[in-house]
Amino acid sequence: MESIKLGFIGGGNIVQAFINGLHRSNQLKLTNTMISCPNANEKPIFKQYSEYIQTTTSNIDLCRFADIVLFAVKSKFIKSICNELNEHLNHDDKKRILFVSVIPGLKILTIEKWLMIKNENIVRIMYNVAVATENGCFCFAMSKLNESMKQSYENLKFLFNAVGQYAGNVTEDQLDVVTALMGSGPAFFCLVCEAMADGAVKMGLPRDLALAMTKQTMVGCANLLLSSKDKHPAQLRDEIATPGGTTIYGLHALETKAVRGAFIDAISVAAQRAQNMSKELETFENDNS
Ligand SMILES: NC(=O)C1=CN([C@@H]2O[C@H](COP(=O)(O)OP(=O)(O)OC[C@H]3O[C@@H](n4cnc5c(N)ncnc54)[C@H](OP(=O)(O)O)[C@@H]3O)[C@@H](O)[C@H]2O)C=CC1
Ligand SMILES: O=C(O)[C@@H]1CCC=N1
Repeated sequence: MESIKLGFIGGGNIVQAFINGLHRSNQLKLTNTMISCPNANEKPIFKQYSEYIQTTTSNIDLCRFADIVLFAVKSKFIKSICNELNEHLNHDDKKRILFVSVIPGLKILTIEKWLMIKNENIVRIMYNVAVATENGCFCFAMSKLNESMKQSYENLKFLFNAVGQYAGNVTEDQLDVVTALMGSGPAFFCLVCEAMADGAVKMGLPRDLALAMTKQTMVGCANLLLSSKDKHPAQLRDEIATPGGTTIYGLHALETKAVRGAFIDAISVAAQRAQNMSKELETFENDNS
């Protein structure tokens, strides 16, 4: 099998998570990967996998090399990157590439306009940092792809399947919600993890023990919920809360602080932020401002 020519514009957290996951799942070797970003040549992780990964500071060289190009930069940089690509690449250069974006709020229509290409060469993806340990989750939003893009799309899906669960394809509007829930989600769980461990520390448990147990409890609970797909979380919660016992006291404390309301708000404001980012990008005129 020919290696998959994969390119990343941006080499930060979300790209590194994917690279680590691919390596862990033994699939990095199926790729011939190139990463482009200002400090690409200095990053130890890419040196570590230099057998499969080349680095460059030229987004143009990367596009000349790769069949799949994934945009993973902060949204404020993407317009100037598209301008740069337009300056140096002709229509045929761009036509052979499957452009993929993980940038929240960056609509297919906006990429089409900025890159002067058709939507049949563009896929939006959302995934999360848990791909680093092969426990990620991913989904796509896209229009009908050009026939010539199908192999690249299958290759992309194959690689992501190695590091996460495919959650299906969604509309671009739904992708804003997905970004909040699954893209940002690990950060919300981290906050819960930290706060629960702090509670245990407050009650006298050593911090390392408190954190280790909180993490393992999160994993254990997630596995239980995943192992019985039909089980609603409320059912498991009820099984844990013995009448008059410790859990119901804790749950009551959470209800008095409106924690459920706070989480509902967190997901909705994060999704609204993604929607607003779309509007900002659509009217974005100043490069890198
Ligand atoms: N972090 C996450 O969990 C998730 C992030 N995302 C999205 O992915 C994108 C990247 O996020 P993340 O990896 O966390 O961000 P980071 O800040 O960690 O990485 C951004 C990368 O962009 C590079 N960069 C900046 N300017 C350019 C340029 N002109 N050309 C090429 N590369 C450039 C930076 O280079 P250098 O390192 O050299 O400075 C850096 O490697 C964002 O849009 C984010 O919203 C989506 C889902 C989850
Ligand atoms: O915070 C952000 O905007 C990105 C998208 C999802 C996770 N991180």
